[in-house]
Amino acid sequence: MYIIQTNGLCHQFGRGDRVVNELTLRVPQGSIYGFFGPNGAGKTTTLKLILGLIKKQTGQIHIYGKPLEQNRVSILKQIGSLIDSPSLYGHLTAVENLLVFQKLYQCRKERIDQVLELVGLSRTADKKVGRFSLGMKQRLGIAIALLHNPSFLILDEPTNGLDPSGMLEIREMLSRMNQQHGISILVSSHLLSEMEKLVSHVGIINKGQLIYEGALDDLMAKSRQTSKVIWNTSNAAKAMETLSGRHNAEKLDENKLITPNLPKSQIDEMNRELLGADVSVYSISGNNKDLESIFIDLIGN
Ligand SMILES: Nc1ncnc2c1ncn2[C@@H]1O[C@H](COP(=O)(O)OP(=O)(O)OP(=O)(O)O)[C@@H](O)[C@H]1O
Repeated sequence: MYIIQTNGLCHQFGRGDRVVNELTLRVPQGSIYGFFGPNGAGKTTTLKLILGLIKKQTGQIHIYGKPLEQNRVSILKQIGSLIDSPSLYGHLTAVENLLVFQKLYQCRKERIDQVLELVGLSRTADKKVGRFSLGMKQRLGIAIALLHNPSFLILDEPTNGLDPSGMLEIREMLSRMNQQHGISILVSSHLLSEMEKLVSHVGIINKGQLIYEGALDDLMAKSRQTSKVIWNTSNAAKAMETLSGRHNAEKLDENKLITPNLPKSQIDEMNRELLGADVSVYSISGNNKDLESIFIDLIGN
């Protein structure tokens, strides 16, 4: 079951080029879906289209199986969102800020304590927001987005500008919401090393086009298939002679060989052969790529 399905979604501002171009997204229910792309790739425009904040030009958007255009009000009741920085009143406390939005959204007052707990701000509920750190403001913005008890959260670059501990707090909070409260999350970012630790699914967009979508584990597994193993030995020439063309080994320099990512049994066999031929093996290391390197390979620069 997908929460969001778009088909052939396109958008252009004025007479400019398409900034969203034939975009077909599938966001699975229960997932934390990382929507990644370089600056200007079209992430914010896509999220605004999904939320109906800018008018759709071409293509279809289905949310919870229903077309957005005909069901906008009922669909948006199930979605919480934070696009851009949250609009907060600095002279009011966190609770007072939440009271403003609670009245506006006409939701239950008890939700205020619940959302403060959810974002980890219960202890600073009575502090003036003007004295909050950027990370705390961001969390309060997410608390406001959660007031009406949505089952799906859309966040645009929620860790932008945060220091490493602020990023960790947001990451842990989102993970808790997903795991313990069953909230699905669509989160855009260009901080891939941070997001790699959080997301279950990824969509990678470049110049308005989707260039990869799927489970993070599948993407990492695909990448491992093309990864290599580096052998640091006492004598690469002798090692090559011993292997006599097997295991697709290639000499890198005086000491190092490189092979494809072999099964463990073959690594063990090759290691024993080398030791048997009096070639010492000092280290065997993989060059598995992280999400950031895979992303750079995919977008091509
Ligand atoms: N209101 C607008 N009018 C004209 N062009 C716009 C408007 N909003 C965005 N753009 C352009 O559309 C393109 C995509 O912008 P968008 O903000 O969707 O990208 P993004 O992937 O979110 O980038 P970033 O990570 O920098 O926020 C950019 O070239 C941007 O300059």
